[in-house]
Amino acid sequence: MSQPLPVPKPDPLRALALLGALILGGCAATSGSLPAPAVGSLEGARVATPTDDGTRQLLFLAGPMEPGELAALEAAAPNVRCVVPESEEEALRLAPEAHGADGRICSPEFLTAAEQLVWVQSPSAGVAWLLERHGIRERGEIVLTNMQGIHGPAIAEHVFGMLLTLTRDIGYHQHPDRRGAWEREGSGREVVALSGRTMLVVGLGGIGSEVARRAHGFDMTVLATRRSRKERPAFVDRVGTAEDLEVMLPLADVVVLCVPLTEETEGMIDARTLGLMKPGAYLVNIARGAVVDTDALVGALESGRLAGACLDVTDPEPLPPGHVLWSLDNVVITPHVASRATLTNERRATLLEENLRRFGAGEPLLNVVDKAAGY
Ligand SMILES: NC(=O)c1ccc[n+]([C@@H]2O[C@H](COP(=O)([O-])OP(=O)(O)OC[C@H]3O[C@@H](n4cnc5c(N)ncnc54)[C@H](O)[C@@H]3O)[C@@H](O)[C@H]2O)c1
Ligand SMILES: O=C(O)[C@H](O)CO
Repeated sequence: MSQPLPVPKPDPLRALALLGALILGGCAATSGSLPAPAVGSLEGARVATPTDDGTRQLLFLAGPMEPGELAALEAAAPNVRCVVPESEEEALRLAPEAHGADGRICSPEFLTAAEQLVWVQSPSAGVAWLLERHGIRERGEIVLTNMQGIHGPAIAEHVFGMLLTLTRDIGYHQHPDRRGAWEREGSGREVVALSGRTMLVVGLGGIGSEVARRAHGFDMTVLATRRSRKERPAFVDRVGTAEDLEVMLPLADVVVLCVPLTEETEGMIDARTLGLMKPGAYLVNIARGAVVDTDALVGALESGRLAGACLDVTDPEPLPPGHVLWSLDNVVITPHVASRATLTNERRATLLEENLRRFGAGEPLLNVVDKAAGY
């Protein structure tokens, strides 16, 4: 089973406001005024409930949570009994009766025994780890939903936090060796103003849009790619598809990777695509480590071809002590924590409650994963 996520503590009023944003912002207009941040997407929404009258008693096996949170879940869907299994054995025992389950419970053994299972809610946005598990991709009756978009605001702030650490030389001045030294020379690296520069957001989804919105606020020119053609948001100057990556890479001073890890994106940034980037550009990866070829990245950082990299995710992960990336002073690393925030927990809890309500009522679920596309 994967590691547990932080337990959310929902505030009912705030949850209501977030849910309002969901309905208003989930399919928000993408041009004109800037849309409010959304929680949950109606794109590809699909019913998972084995009955459409909302009366049948269903069983959902939830991930770790506080008793109060469990009660809130059950209140959202009176016809759904929610149980937090205390062990893998208990999960296996309940598997034949389960209609829905948190992805953390879905071991291959559980999935084999869970013959009535029609809904798996991933606790994460990335679902590569779940799609690989026995049966989820192949079993057409199982609707897989994820936490797509939930982490957007926190991660977007984290992207700029990491980036400014390098571009403003803040990391250098904060180093413990320099505490107490009024040393204005700094690292000697160029100190950069983002204003007027160009950012390329690769993967203009839930997270990428929040990054792009903030880049626009920094007076940057914003380019973006995404997998499908859709209307261009007002805060993006130019949006293309995956095929446009190579045309856009040479134009960007900062490239931010916000794509899911799929067959198409694994190794997307390698020696060749790094070679297309502007000399002196910055690379930010908050997506998944395997989207980038680590050896090629190290080469580009050591040679000075890239000015720096900001990595919340790495390949391998965890990044072992002594790995060369730790030794490069033009690299900022955080250990896969970019999404941490009370707000993220609230948004996660809101999405889960809303999906549980929809499950019980026989309504289409939010954030349905396209299993063929892998996200
Ligand atoms: N660092 C973290 O803690 C953290 C937290 C959450 C999510 N993530 C990662 O970020 C990913 C994105 O999350 P999200 O919530 O924004 O998901 P999302 O589904 O809202 O967005 C994904 C975007 O990527 C685009 N995309 C897919 N394939 C592409 C390709 N080949 N080229 C260009 N664009 C492509 C899609 O069109 C979509 O716009 C997750 O899959 C996960 O791997 C990391
Ligand atoms: O994908 C996500 O939600 C985060 O990276 C946590 O796994």
